[in-house]
Amino acid sequence: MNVAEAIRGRLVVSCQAQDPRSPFLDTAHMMAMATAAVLGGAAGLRGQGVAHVRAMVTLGVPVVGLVKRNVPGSPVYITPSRADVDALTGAGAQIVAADATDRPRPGGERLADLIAATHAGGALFMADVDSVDSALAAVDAGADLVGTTLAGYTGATVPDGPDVDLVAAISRWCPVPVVAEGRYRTPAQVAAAFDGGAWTVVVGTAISDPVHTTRRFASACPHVPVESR
Ligand SMILES: CC(=O)N[C@H](C=O)[C@@H](O)[C@H](O)[C@H](O)COP(=O)(O)O
Repeated sequence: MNVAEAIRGRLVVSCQAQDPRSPFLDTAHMMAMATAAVLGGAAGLRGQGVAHVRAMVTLGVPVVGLVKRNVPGSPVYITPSRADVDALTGAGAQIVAADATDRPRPGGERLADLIAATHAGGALFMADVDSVDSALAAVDAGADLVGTTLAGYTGATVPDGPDVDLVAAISRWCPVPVVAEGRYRTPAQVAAAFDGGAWTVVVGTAISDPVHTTRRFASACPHVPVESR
């Protein structure tokens, strides 16, 4: 079965340590999380960083790899360069995810360059987009999958819920699999994304980030710890 087919109609769990103090930055600890996700029914994983991706591919499900890296002077932080793409395909990522918004990439590299490097490394390219326009541009540039990963993260404020309408709109116009990703917190939201035409749904922090989950509950208490605000 090809990689895209293996995740069709199924859940992908993004296992990333978002807090710089998280114990899950440690690869062995993140592997426990990823293993639990696969046991629970994840048909694929999304992992951040070359070491985590290299470990996750041993679990036998497709891995969407990315590198988060801040480059001074650029808003693009998800797999910003070809060198990051090469490192991810070298680590065995079957799918490479990168920012495919219309924001300028550091070093002037073009989206098409990253896609070509991904294909040269034997992987599929997932375009992390924020709009129908950026999705269409990514498909024109050769993207194999389009994800709503960055919807809500390129404007002034971040909405509470997922952008299911964008999933439906991209599904209507784009001839490639559409990945619903970003702020999916409940099974009902996941089902709504599939109803809207999603090929797969990626759930991250709601499943795999105990720091984030604890903060959500702690912030509902009368005495909110400073770290949870
Ligand atoms: C915007 C951005 O940088 N998104 C990142 C992309 O890899 C991750 O921080 C998210 O956790 C991931 O997209 C899954 O989303 P959620 O954790 O909301 O289920």
